Amino acid sequence: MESAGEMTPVGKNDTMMSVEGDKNAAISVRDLSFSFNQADETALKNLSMDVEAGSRCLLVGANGAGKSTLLRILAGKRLTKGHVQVHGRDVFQNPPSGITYLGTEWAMNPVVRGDIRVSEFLDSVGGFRHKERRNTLLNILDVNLDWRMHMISDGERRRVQLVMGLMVPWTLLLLDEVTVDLDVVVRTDLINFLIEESKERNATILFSNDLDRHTKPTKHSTVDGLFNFPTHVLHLRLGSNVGNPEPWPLVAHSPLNDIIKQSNIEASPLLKLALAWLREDLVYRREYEKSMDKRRGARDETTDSETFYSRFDYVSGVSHDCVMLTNGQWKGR
Ligand SMILES: Nc1ncnc2c1ncn2[C@@H]1O[C@H](COP(=O)(O)OP(=O)(O)OP(=O)(O)O)[C@@H](O)[C@H]1O
Repeated sequence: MESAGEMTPVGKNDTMMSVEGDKNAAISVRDLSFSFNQADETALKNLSMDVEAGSRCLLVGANGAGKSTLLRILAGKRLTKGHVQVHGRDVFQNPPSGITYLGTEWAMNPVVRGDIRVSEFLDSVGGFRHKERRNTLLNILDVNLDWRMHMISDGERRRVQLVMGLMVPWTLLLLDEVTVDLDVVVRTDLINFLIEESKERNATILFSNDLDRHTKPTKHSTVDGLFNFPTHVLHLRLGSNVGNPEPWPLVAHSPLNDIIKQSNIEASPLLKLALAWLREDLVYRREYEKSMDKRRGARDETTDSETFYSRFDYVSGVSHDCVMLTNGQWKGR
């Protein structure tokens, strides 16, 4: 394994990527670095990747690897410099339409916990324009239009969020751990819907799953529950990607097959690979922190005063131009 003390971008594979980015890729990122503020350790470091249109790419990385930060930057929710393109367009300067981001912070917003009926809530974000898709999703996610948003459980609120976010057709879907609290039946049906959607419309999905809550290798754990969902897996470590997205299932000559063969746990190949990567990352991170004498900052979205530029309405998922405080309050447009 590469020494953490060397401080090189982790496993970045420049030889396989053009410097200017792949214009035909759904997502093309080059040398992306991002810090929450100057005093902080960088959350993303020289990250470069191309994601093919129509792929469903699973981000695998330990806590703090940068998965959420990357997904938010791709959604234009965090302003940063660098080459970040979706369908050949800069996500900050010339943002393309059709990007949908769904993250866990949505459920914290007081607006989506207000006394409002689900039918009215969905109509307020354009549900009436997409009735057929909305009804399909209501059925898959088992959401009742008469529920009131202040009287439902967290899991039910998550399902309403998914109906809201998915009913408008997307070309790039960015999912940050939003399927983890769904029960197994709903998650399976949703995954099948997403597979069909991505195939029919050549739409791309980049998603992060909370592997860490499901490290026990049982057939019910989240990664196993993904069945054949990913077409690619991408390993993130300490804010950098380890190579480009790897086709999944692995091709016969992939060296990653050896990692899976060496695993002696009872689990699916995908979970075996994810666990091996995460264990390797743990060792790497310890070495890295020792070499850097890194002070760990508390991660607290609600107390830091940093502002970020967002084109994305917290509540509706619809693009807007606005500046938002990280405590969730609008500052202005
Ligand atoms: N609001 C913040 N202020 C300062 N640093 C932050 C903030 N949010 C995240 N970070 C730091 O950025 C890095 C990447 O965080 P990120 O949330 O993207 O990781 P992640 O892979 O999504 O982790 P997890 O699996 O725990 O959700 C971490 O080192 C984290 O401590």
